[in-house]
Amino acid sequence: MSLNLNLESLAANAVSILQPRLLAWIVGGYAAYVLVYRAFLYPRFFSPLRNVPGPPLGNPLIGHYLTIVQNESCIPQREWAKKYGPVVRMMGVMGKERLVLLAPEALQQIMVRDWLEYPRPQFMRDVLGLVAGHGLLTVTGDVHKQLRKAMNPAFSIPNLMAQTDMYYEPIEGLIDIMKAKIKAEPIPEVGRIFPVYEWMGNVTLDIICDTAFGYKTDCLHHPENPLAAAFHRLLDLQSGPNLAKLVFLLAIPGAPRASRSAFLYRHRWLIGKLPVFYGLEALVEALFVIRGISKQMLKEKTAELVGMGGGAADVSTKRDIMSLLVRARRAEFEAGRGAEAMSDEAMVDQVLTFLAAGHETTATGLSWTLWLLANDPESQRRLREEVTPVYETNPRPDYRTLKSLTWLDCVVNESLRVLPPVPLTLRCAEKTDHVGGLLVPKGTLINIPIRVINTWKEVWGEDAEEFHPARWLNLPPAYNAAFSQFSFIAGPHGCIGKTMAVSEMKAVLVALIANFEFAPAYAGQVAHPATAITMKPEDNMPLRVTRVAGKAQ
Ligand code: HEM
Repeated sequence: MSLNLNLESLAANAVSILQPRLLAWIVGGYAAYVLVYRAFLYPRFFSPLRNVPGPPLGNPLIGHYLTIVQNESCIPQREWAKKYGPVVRMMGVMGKERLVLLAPEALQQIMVRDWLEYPRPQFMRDVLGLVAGHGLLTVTGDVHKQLRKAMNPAFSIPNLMAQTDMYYEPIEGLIDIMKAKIKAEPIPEVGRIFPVYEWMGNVTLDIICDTAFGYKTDCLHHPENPLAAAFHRLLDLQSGPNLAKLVFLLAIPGAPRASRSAFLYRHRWLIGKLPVFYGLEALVEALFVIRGISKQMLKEKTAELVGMGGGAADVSTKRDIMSLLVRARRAEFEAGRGAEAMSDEAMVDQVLTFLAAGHETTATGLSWTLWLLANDPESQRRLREEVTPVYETNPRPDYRTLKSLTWLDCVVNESLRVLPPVPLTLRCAEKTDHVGGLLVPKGTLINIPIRVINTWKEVWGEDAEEFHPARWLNLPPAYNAAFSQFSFIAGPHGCIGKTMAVSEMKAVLVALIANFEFAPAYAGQVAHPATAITMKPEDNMPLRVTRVAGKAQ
């Protein structure tokens, strides 16, 4: 008995001495594996991608991370593609390999044919889920197919045609405000400098809220409106370093869920106390406000539809995003599948997705178009010549009229090509696969550099990076309709709002160009595209705006 006890206590003592050592060995061994093998040896000597051309591998710990976040979006990838061709290997942190792909065949395989095997990587879904809700942008597979099917009617051509007229109330508000501000200047003839991105953000937010959710925000007249103010704060936080911080924080188990909790909102001051989290307190606050307003929109719409504010026929014919969501949920309940119906929280996520994806991208696209026109007076003059007679006949041109304006189409296509609002996206190989004859190991991150694809000299020629709307009148022989201008990508995850965005941009441009002339705010002004999810102008894009010559001041 006593021998047994001694043996047991001996064993217990041995384990308690060994355990910390064992743990230290395991942790040390794993760290050595990550640092020595994964970060250093594997990419240099063992990876099947080791012979893919690309820039020198750089620091094994951070790879090309600093080059990417410290430069303008996609510029390093563009330089590499010029030097090494349409397939480039670059390094992420800790030896994580990334492939940069431009060739149409590779894009077809990844984004269209085998899209289910190349989903958005988890960290990207976590970040998008946080800032734009867990909706179409984050789901994949069958859930994605189902949701997309439910949402498609909102973006059908007949629905968009019926919707176009709704763009004009905010647009007319914008024109009146700009006219009044110019008139109030000491010398109205020299115009006024407008932070163009801010105004484009207000008008597109008003448009999406009204068309998608039947909710009047009037951010144009009330920029202090809580929704507009929260979006401004959120967008101000968009930057490469902040994005990297978010990716890092959301990798902590449980963090994606915690980031949406009311508890975190109530204790956000705690985040503010830690310098490493700088900026995230404001993010949590802005997201909480946006979620709250989305909830309110949902509540009002449900009450309107269920309480028959509109009447049965109205309920079944309404095709705005919110009505479709409410109706899809009701159909699940009526079919006895209440358990599968979207929860309130999931519905709010969908609202958030369309709010975020549907307004800031379009605002960024409009701002860059005005910037490019401000720097190309001849294209601007030609556009004015085309749109003025249309605008003077009817200041609310319909969908077909907008579509029929040739030069306007060239300008919008060219602007979205040269300065795409979403400059880059990512995919992750879910299985080991061959892409263009290359063995791509499972887990490889694939970098789809939209801005580089759009300005690839092999397709667009030597002046590919320049703004020349006329090229759309005579497309180059290598042009591929699906893959040469990739601003909305292609395949099942392609932008659902593409036609709406283009039509909306055109409606805003017709009114702006018919009324105002745009020029750089000062000599030597250069563009400042942000390195973030969207390529918004970092400086709010100041431009000098004057009334069109001959119009009343
Ligand atoms: C100029 C404006 C726009 C641009 C450049 C743009 C671009 C894009 C791109 C590149 C994607 C793919 C992202 C990825 O897979 O990584 C995307 C997806 C998406 N966009 Fe847009 N977008 C614009 C406007 C809009 C508008 C107006 C809406 C809605 C009202 C919208 C809603 C969406 C949604 C819901 C998705 C996810 C689609 C899916 O995965 O099924 N976008 N957009």
